Amino acid sequence: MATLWTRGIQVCRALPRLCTAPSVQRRTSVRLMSTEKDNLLVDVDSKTGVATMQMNRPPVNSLNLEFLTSISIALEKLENEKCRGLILTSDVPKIFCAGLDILEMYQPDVERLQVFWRSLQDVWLRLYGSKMATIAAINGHSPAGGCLLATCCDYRIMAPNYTIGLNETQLGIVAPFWFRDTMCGVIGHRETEHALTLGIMYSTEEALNIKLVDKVVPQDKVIPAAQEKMKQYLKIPEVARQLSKDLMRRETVEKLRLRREDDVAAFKNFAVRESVQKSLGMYLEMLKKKSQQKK
Ligand SMILES: CC/C=C\C/C=C\C/C=C\C=C\CC(=O)SCCNC(=O)CCNC(=O)[C@H](O)C(C)(C)COP(=O)(O)OP(=O)(O)OC[C@H]1O[C@@H](n2cnc3c(N)ncnc32)[C@H](O)[C@@H]1OP(=O)(O)O
Repeated sequence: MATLWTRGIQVCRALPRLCTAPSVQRRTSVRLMSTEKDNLLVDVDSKTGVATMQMNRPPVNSLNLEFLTSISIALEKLENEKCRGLILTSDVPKIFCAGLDILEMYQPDVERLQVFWRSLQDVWLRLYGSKMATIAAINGHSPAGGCLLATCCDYRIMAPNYTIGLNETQLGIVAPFWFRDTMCGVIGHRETEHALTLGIMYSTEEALNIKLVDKVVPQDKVIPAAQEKMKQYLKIPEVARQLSKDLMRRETVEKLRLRREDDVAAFKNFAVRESVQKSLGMYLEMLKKKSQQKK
């Protein structure tokens, strides 16, 4: 094992300048540290060039601005370091990623809301458009933005008894076109339309049936299975693999690149609607009640 140590990524609250560039040192093992404790753990195997990125923002790895910024910076660094593969997984038991932090969208500061959305776009552009071979090792629930992260990857391996899907309509919000395009690329137009309009959360087994995930293995085998699959990707001549991926994804990537600011404006205008705020408030209330009932 070897490689990057990135320390001291500072995420400033002051907008719009969010981050200072993280410093990188070569070491024998890797840990990319984020601002809010160690919420992103990245190990790079120097022999294979494969990075394992573990999301670690308890309780549910929800994606707030700072966390998205950490992920985006880490992806940029891995790409710059010419890592060949990335395994994206979670260090939080039973949760891969709960999607966007709803608190970022509920009663928002409008300026921060827009920076938040741009940071999500950044993560998507970097992950979906990555030159690396990417595998999602889905070791927990994966709603909405969690499903987006997984579907950005080249291959998905999931443990049984969890759920995955784009459930936005259940919150009274709408998955934007690039979420749709990402899912369409995995399961096709008809199944995506069905999934999006109903906000379906699929069980692992259902997800396998519609090919939203490629493989199901027991919980403790998810990461080993991802490592094994990664070997297959790494055997392919690098340039041929990368260009083939680019051929499949470039138009979708360019579509967002060209429309970024329109997309930010659409998101902001949609999110601040009274009806949307009401729906988000009710959804948060429902989550809180459910969580309290467990305690
Ligand atoms: C016209 C169109 C133009 C533009 C586009 C417009 C709009 C697009 C907008 C947005 C797209 C958004 C995508 C998203 O990602 S929205 C987020 C959706 N996520 C969810 O619905 C997940 C909700 N959570 C769950 O289902 C569960 O928490 C779970 C299955 C992930 C885990 O269940 P557990 O039983 O293990 O844990 P809980 O007790 O439920 O939760 C613990 C704790 O965490 C809080 N929480 C959960 N999820 C979130 C979240 N996503 N954001 C913030 N907080 C979350 C939960 O309330 C509990 O908190 P407390 O313990 O009560 O404090």
